[in-house]
Amino acid sequence: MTVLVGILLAGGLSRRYGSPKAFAELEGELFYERAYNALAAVCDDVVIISRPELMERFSSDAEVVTDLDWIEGQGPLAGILSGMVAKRADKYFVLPCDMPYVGPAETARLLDLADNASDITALWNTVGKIPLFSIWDKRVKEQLQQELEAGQFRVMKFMEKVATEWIDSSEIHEEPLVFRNVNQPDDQMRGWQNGH
Ligand SMILES: Nc1nc2c(ncn2[C@@H]2O[C@H](COP(=O)(O)OP(=O)(O)OP(=O)(O)O)[C@@H](O)[C@H]2O)c(=O)[nH]1
Repeated sequence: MTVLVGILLAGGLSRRYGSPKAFAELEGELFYERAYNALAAVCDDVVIISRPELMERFSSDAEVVTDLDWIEGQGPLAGILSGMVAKRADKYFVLPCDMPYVGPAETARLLDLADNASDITALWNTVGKIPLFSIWDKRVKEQLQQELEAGQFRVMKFMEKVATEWIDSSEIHEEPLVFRNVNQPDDQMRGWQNGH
């Protein structure tokens, strides 16, 4: 049986947003709760990777860890490796806390579409690539560690080095804005609302 663990990235500084995005709200739920539910619907287990000063703010029911010391706060790749070290799995479903429009239907669909043979499966659409809504095979862990040890923290650069499958987001949801990430408060309000 393939063990799938969800890695919920919530360790950024949210400088553009102005307050920790994990605890921003949409439809009466915190962003991190929405991401957690989207992952929990399809994963055997979920771990939140955050910052020391935020740990207390998450539900005590959730498992929360910090980045590994030597890469603390070094960006999403640091969070992904920290999640892989915290939890043994065959595959990891990565989701950032700032994509609050993604729900269980979208995570389930990506899991269905992923080809299983690739190192990473992620999305793209006309707006651009969406690297952090993605499924990572455990086999990339060693290479990821080496890259971080060498000071290479760029997500896209890493994804270009391994076998990454890019799936058109319209195969998951026809509305590209479902996959937007919220970087500043305005992003939440702009454009598509339509019941969301
Ligand atoms: N665990 C962990 N997660 C991170 C780290 N940096 C960013 N993230 C997460 O990765 C996702 C994308 O982060 P960004 O929006 O690029 O960065 P941010 O720090 O949250 O926001 P800015 O300060 O405005 O750039 C979010 O879910 C962040 O919480 C990190 O160093 N460690």
